[in-house]
Amino acid sequence: MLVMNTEPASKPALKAVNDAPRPSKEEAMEAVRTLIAWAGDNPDREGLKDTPKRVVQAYREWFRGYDMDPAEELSRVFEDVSGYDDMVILREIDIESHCEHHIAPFLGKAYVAYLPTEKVVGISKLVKVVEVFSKRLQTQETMTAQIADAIDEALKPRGTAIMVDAVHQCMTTRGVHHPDVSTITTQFTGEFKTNPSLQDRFLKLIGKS
Ligand SMILES: Nc1nc2c(ncn2[C@@H]2O[C@H](COP(=O)(O)OP(=O)(O)OP(=O)(O)O)[C@@H](O)[C@H]2O)c(=O)[nH]1
Ligand SMILES: [Zn+2]
Repeated sequence: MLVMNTEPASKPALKAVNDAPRPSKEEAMEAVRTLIAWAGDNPDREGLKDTPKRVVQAYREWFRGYDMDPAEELSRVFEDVSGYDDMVILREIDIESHCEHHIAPFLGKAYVAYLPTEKVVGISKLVKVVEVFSKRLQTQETMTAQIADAIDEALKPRGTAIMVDAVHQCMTTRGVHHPDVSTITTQFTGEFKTNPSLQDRFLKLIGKS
């Protein structure tokens, strides 16, 4: 039977990404009106009247990671795993993120593995950690490293392996216009970093070798 730490660690302080106060919703909607005018349209016409309201609401969804704390998501652990010490892998976690260079979506899959020591975490919490960082503005490289860091920090595993495979709309719908290019990033820590055969097993188990 799994024994669960019923008392999650007290809520850690959110690491502020930006200390400046947020603009008001009205200011954000005004900025959207400016962008509509910049695109060449009339923000006052009927079809666009409610668009600023919808866009600022969509921003709350797309960037909800700023209001989430990865340490909190990973704070509840299970300590009795009957000696299980092999890798735990989550495959094909959907990524819907935005690049910090163009605020354009990048879409793909994340693969997350760690080698537990004496504690494991609820598997849905690993999906949450991916969500925290994907729902912020960053590069794919930063996001990949941040996911690994958060797991290392919270679980102190023997190692972590992350792969992200994503298509960037800033490359498909504009710029170089290459719809079939996907970008793969990996981050290995601990035993995954020092042991290439563990990397190989990870890649094989996620179907990428
Ligand atoms: N390394 C990295 N680059 C990214 C990511 N998302 C977008 N980019 C790139 O960021 C770069 C920004 O380049 P800039 O020359 O400053 O901007 P740009 O003129 O809009 O570039 P183009 O996209 O080439 O038109 C581009 O090469 C993008 O492909 C990411 O997650 N990681
Ligand atoms: Zn981009």
